[in-house]
Amino acid sequence: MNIFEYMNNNEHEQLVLCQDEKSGLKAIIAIHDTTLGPALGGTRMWTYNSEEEAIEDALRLSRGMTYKNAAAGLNIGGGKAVIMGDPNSDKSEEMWRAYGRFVQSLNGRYITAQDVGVKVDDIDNINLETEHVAGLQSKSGDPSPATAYGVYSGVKAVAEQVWGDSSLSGKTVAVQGLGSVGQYLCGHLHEEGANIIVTDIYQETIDKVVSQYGAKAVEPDEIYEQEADIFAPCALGAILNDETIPKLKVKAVAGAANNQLKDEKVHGEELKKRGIAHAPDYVLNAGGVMNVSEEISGYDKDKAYRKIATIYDRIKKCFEIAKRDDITTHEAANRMAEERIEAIKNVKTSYVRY
Ligand SMILES: NC(=O)C1=CN([C@@H]2O[C@H](COP(=O)(O)OP(=O)(O)OC[C@H]3O[C@@H](n4cnc5c(N)ncnc54)[C@H](O)[C@@H]3O)[C@@H](O)[C@H]2O)C=CC1
Ligand SMILES: O=C(O)CCC(=O)C(=O)O
Repeated sequence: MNIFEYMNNNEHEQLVLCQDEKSGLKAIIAIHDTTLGPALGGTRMWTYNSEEEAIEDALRLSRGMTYKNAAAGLNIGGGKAVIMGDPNSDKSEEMWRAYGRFVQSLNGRYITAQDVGVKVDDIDNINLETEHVAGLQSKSGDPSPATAYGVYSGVKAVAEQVWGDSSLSGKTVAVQGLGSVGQYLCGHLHEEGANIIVTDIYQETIDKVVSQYGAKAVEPDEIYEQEADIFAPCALGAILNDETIPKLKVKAVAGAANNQLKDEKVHGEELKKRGIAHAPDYVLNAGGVMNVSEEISGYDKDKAYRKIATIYDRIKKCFEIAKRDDITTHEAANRMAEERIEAIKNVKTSYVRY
């Protein structure tokens, strides 16, 4: 991989390699774009097969955060970090503190938070060394309830788009993945009177949701072909692909999972061709980052949730742009993010800094 060429082609600003021999820390911080403000995005801890794979993941994820934050209307840019290691065995207080010092050295250009493999306790340890970290136990904590609330708001916008009524009462929603977000989402759907079909790879989790919400359980590979109104992917990426799309009987796809389209262009077009409304994932799942970013100015939960509720209008805007320009909703989301960054970039200031 030619790193500078990759960064140039994808318009990245900065890549920072951090290592601390004693604690075993090997971290990569990628800052994609700070036009809208300091770069914010979680840290992922993962057993990467190579340094190259880790660098590429950090660069790819940081660019995704620029789009997510811009489309969410936040005044923050896009960044992400990865730590090479096993989250089950390689964590220690000294590793998090060494990492926190590297984050601090960027002086606020990058604000970190949670991602895969990183828990609230780890965030609190990072906070021992830097103020540029969000998602603290004492403030916004676990982002999943906020993400689920945003997804729920967006699913209602999709219902309005498809059926002319945002009510989910009597609608059938097939939820794939009953992790942190999936379970909270089922709670909202149940409360509104939706029928829920669920799947997961863990029987214990399925049993819990079936008994709590009267959901119907199906095998993981059966979820695509359910006679439902909405399919809500809340587990893995790339699940909208050549094999799964032909099986879908739903009118809409709207769920929390990141990078749902295996190929953004090909599979976005395929859904459009079949008349299946797709809520762009990074617009729908921005509730977590909307919540956590509130910590930058203190933390006010009500204010954060009012912001998260705007996901309803943001999803509607994606459908409007898609219709206006005859493009997929995913392309519409990208356009919405790019247009905002470009517009803000061009705002002139009359303040002259000495
Ligand atoms: N937690 C958050 O605040 C945010 C999460 N997301 C995305 O939402 C999705 C869900 O996130 P979480 O609930 O936090 O993750 P999680 O790891 O808690 O839950 C994922 C669930 O999917 C299940 N699963 C895995 N493979 C499966 C399969 N083949 N079929 C059915 N179920 C399967 C797992 O057993 C697990 O219960 C992920 O794609 C994540 O990247 C996006 C933004 C924020
Ligand atoms: O939700 C968070 O805690 C961090 C935001 C983030 O990295 C994401 O939305 O992928």
